[in-house]
Amino acid sequence: MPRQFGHKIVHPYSPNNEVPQEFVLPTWNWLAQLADENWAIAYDVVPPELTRALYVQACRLHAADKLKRAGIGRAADLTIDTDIRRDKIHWLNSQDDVQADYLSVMENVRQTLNSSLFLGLFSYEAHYAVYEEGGFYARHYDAFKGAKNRVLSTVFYLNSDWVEAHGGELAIYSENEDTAALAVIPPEAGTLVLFLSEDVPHEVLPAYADRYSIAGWFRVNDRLGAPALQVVETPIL
Ligand SMILES: O=C(O)CCC(=O)C(=O)O
Ligand SMILES: [Fe+2]
Repeated sequence: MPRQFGHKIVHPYSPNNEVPQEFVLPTWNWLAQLADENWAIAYDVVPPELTRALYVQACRLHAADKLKRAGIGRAADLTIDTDIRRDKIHWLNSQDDVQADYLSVMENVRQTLNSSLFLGLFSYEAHYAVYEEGGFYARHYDAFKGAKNRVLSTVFYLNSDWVEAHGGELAIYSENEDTAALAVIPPEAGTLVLFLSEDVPHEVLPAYADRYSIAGWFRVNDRLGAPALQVVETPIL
């Protein structure tokens, strides 16, 4: 059955640009897509009960004003530029049970990626984000070329009630500046997007309702040592 705004999705693994209602994409497909295209969508990684618990927690944290205006760059270089980025964030911490569950799912993802694609991912950091009405994030890369710092980005969406009029899609681009988006992905609960931080330009289109997500980054230990993507013959599930 087509999704209500499935027509916007350009997705090479779903016929007629439809995204399956059931989580039918096996793990291998997103691993293969990631290896082939540097980005992938996965629908079956985070259990639905955990997705709901994360959504409830993100809403509560936001209601308690615990998400803070996000900046660009890190530490001393951090600048808040609301022309580029307009979201509020709260870093995840394993002291909290719900957040710890999400981090442990991502630990499984890290191990799967390392054993299947030999990415050598070492650590993971993630934050809740809310894009309030008018929130967006202009086209950007998550890491500078060659920095080998943030290697793989993940974005997991939490809103269970998202409709097309709410906007807020994630647009994925090729590195060629002139081409149209490769994919325009609605931020619906259960959707996990993964992409190489240095290689995939992306953008959050303006949101017209509170848009909740968890953005995260896998890093390698040795900044010089990140190997290129590689596929093994038999994927390890
Ligand atoms: O929320 C999204 O869809 C992407 C967020 C993003 O690009 C970022 O936080 O770097
Ligand atoms: Fe980003």
